[in-house]
Amino acid sequence: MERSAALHTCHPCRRTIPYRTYAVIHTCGIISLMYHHAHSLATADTTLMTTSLLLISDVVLAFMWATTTCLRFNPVHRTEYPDKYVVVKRKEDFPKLDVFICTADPYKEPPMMVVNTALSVMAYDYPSDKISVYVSDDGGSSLTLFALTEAAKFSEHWFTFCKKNNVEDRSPEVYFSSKSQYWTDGAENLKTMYEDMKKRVEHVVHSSKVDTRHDHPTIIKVLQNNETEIMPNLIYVSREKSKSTPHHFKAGALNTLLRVSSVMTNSPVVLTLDCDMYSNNPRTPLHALCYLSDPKINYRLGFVQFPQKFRGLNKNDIYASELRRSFVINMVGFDGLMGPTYAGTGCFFNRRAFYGPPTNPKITSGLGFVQFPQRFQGINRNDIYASELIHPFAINMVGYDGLMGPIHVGTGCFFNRRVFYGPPANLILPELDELAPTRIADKPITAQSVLALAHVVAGCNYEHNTNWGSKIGFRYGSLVEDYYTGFMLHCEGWRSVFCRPERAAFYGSSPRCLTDVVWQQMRWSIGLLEMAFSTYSPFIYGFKSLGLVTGLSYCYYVVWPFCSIPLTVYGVLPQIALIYGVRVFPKPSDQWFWLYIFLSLGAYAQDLTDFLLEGGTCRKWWNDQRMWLIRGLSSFFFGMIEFTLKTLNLSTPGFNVTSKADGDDEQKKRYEQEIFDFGPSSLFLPLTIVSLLNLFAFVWGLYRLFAWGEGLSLELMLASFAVVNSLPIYEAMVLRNDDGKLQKGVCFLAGILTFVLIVAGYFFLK
Ligand SMILES: O=c1ccn([C@@H]2O[C@H](COP(=O)(O)OP(=O)(O)O[C@H]3O[C@H](CO)[C@@H](O)[C@H](O)[C@H]3O)[C@@H](O)[C@H]2O)c(=O)[nH]1
Ligand SMILES: [Mn+2]
Repeated sequence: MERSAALHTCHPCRRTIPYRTYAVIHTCGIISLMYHHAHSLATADTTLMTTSLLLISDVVLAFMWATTTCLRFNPVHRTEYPDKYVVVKRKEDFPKLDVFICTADPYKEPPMMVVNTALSVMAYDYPSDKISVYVSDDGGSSLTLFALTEAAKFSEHWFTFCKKNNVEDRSPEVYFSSKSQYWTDGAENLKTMYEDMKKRVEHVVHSSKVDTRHDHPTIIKVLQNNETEIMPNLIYVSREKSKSTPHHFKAGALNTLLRVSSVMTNSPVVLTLDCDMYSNNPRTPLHALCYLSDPKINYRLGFVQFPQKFRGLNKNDIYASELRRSFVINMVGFDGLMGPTYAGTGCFFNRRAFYGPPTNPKITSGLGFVQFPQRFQGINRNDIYASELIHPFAINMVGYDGLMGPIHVGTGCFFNRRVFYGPPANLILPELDELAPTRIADKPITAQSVLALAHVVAGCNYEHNTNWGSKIGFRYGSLVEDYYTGFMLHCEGWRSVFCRPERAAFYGSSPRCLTDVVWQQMRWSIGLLEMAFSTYSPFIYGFKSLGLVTGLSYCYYVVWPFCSIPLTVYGVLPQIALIYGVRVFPKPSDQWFWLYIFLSLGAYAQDLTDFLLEGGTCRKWWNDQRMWLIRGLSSFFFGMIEFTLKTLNLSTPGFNVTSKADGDDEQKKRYEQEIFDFGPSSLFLPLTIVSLLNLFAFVWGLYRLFAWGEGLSLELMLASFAVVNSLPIYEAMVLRNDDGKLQKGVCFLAGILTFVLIVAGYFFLK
């Protein structure tokens, strides 16, 4: 117990107390604001419509604030000590590890990227024969298979080299493109070998025009196998696809891997990775095991999540692709509650977590049997042969009874028939015994029977009428399968841990142009809305299962799409009012004016503090807050529309894989120079309208301020804030001439619609 306690420690953050104090003050502010709205509704000094819109917006904003406050309730930082793990555990006792890598499209996800990710984890500082890497290819592409076959040939040279020279960068691409002074013996030779392989693979990718297939049988290929030599297993899996059967995108792919790996290796620890997330730290599994092997917590520890980090972002991260709030700040907040959310990649699972709620060893619900004592007739007076067996049949029974209950003695026992069919509650057994999480997989993975069964469980109709996707495995029903699955595990009682080794565990890639960012986040918002309106909505089911604080924290993401409501209202209404000289906010002489100032400055300042305390910079924060405004008026806005269409059966949004391939040189250059890359997309229409409207209102407001000497108003302050944020948009409309500028058609249409909006506002406000 003591030794395991030393494997990891947890410290509350110092900001907790000041944050809680501030939360009380801010809450009072919000209550007063609500009172103010209620009062104006009753006295109707502005139009009813205006006040209601502002009230709805403020309710959404207040709710969002409440969710972030829960995430600030008990933030913690953890440290783990992998060196101690290596000392206390013998190498033979390290658990086996199954790694799942997902890929879906050889053009958006270049096969060489998949190869590097696979090689980087196969080369972990971990007993090689205990690692099995499963690559799921939803594209069913021969290109990916070819690339992995090449990788298998190269792998042995690569591992020997890494282990001999203690190389830290175990993705060959990263290592060979790093500075030459780190290079050691044999590096040049190996580099030539790597470059040859890369050329072969890329040549095949460029010269063939194979489409990704949506209709094909299961393909499972064991590309490398640890029975022949001490090497990690490498297995290529492309599940069966048929156009008439739903395949549930990534969640479906992961469930197939869960089953195939169950049949083949059934390791107790499972690592899930997206194909772009290569390992940057060879000791990562040891960090995860510091938690997963601790008997004090592991019976209910579902997963250990590592942060998502990205390589090659521009200096100030103009698209806020780091997602520092989601991937760091909030994770630290969740970690002090039930644990971080599952982020879809970079996560070590306890395989048992996919099969129903945890079983607490101390409380076994359900009585299995009632044992009566064994008594004997006709024993002589002093029982010379001690046939009464007082110790086993009486004294010890009383002792056992105070623990888990008496042992079964073969006779005089009443059973609950249910006990003969598996453990009391919780563990949900799958339909095949071979898939049970506790089974020991002891047959060679190349055995005919093993491969045959693996093909069966990868079939597209296999899941029909089973618990897969509902009670077992990754959950179906939302495009954010990661967030949804993590949520369901937490509701079942599983915990998780956020693990941040000093040397980043993984690096991935992130979208490089605004259109891709917007598409990605639109998929997320549709997924979040699917959750919000499902049976297991965090709004209702979450509170019931997780309690108020964790439940509210989970709502943080689910309200994302809804924030397009306040953004639209605050981006349009006060500005039109400013143009017509109507007040929607209190005057500076009014006490309520200061309440608005306090609440907005307070919320922004706290957001900035969070950012700085978790390693961000002011410039990055500024870009991050700007992205909120952009998302609200693009991704979230259209996400809401798309979801509504889906609900009405007018559209079927799918999982549009984010491109991880490099753009053209011009685009790369713009990204490096931090110039916004809008590109030809009409998704930016609402955004452009709002920026134009704000510019117009701002100029008009300034004119009134100076020409007519009107006082400074909240409306004018709001418009100027929007104008400063919109500078790159104005630039992209008029000053630029490259491919990343805003389309002429969009600008023109936006101009017309802005005019219509202003005219319509006249009838609305006057
Ligand atoms: O039908 C599919 C679609 C996608 N993928 C894989 O899923 C992963 C994630 O897809 P990506 O396009 O990179 O999505 P992102 O938006 O970048 O990913 C974030 O959001 C997803 C949920 O929307 C999570 O699954 C991811 O882990 C998380 O990083 C990739 O490896 C894909 O190959 C599949 O295997 N099958
Ligand atoms: Mn991704």
